[in-house]
Amino acid sequence: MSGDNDGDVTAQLNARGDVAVVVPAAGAGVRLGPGAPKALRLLDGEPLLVHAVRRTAAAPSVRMIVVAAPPADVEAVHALLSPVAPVVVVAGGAERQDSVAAALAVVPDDIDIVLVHDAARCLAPADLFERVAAAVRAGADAVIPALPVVDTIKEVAADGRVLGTVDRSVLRAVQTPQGFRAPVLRAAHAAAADLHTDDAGAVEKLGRPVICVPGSDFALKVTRPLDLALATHLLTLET
Ligand SMILES: Nc1ccn([C@@H]2O[C@H](COP(=O)(O)OP(=O)(O)OP(=O)(O)O)[C@@H](O)[C@H]2O)c(=O)n1
Ligand SMILES: C[C@](O)(CO)[C@H](O)COP(=O)(O)O
Repeated sequence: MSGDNDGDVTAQLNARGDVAVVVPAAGAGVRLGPGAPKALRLLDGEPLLVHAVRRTAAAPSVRMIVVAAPPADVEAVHALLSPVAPVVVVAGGAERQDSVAAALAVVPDDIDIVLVHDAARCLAPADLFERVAAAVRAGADAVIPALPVVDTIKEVAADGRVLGTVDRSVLRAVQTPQGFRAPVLRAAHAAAADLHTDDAGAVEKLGRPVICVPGSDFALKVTRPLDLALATHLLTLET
């Protein structure tokens, strides 16, 4: 772990904030193609992770940020982020949920609201963090930002045969930051027997309610090379 003081997890951003944000940033970025770990690839001359942490730190509710970095890069990531915001950096794991669990483990028990945010959604705006946190503060166990699905969605067999058309009015594309009452997120991770692709999925398996709030086009996940081009353009549209 690397914090403002090694072993000290109180690296505080805004003492009046009531939210800790966990930022998994330890992925390889295989779908982006060969190169550095995805969170360290450049967008407009700065690593995706720097963009993500800058916007996270701009949300007034955020008291603490914990980043899960590739294990070999913990010290380098701490040095990279220190000029941007006070952060604690831990070693991530083999899967995204392992990285989230490693970061969650250092969030102090007196912080009641935890948001989990992908470094890859590096342009998610501060007001999205506030919207998600406000919904948790208002009483929800788990809150996810979501957008309507714009394409027609087909269910397809392994051989390519179309089995049917799904009613897209009930579908949503889900983003991060996802917000949780801290004990609920901890219980969901403790109970998770299988891999989950998002943290809300683990909460759903506990049988606890998850609610949606409107997402943001700026919270797109940089996954494939085209997404980097889209993110570069989105930067020019930020207000
Ligand atoms: N073992 C892992 C895998 C992913 N992540 C993080 O989880 C977020 C969402 O994951 P994704 O976009 O799928 O990133 P990668 O796993 O790096 O992408 P790919 O599957 O293309 O390798 C990213 O910020 C990524 O760094 C992580 O912290 N630890
Ligand atoms: C957490 C997430 O970003 C929500 O959409 C998504 O599930 C991550 O999925 P990935 O397959 O790890 O990119």
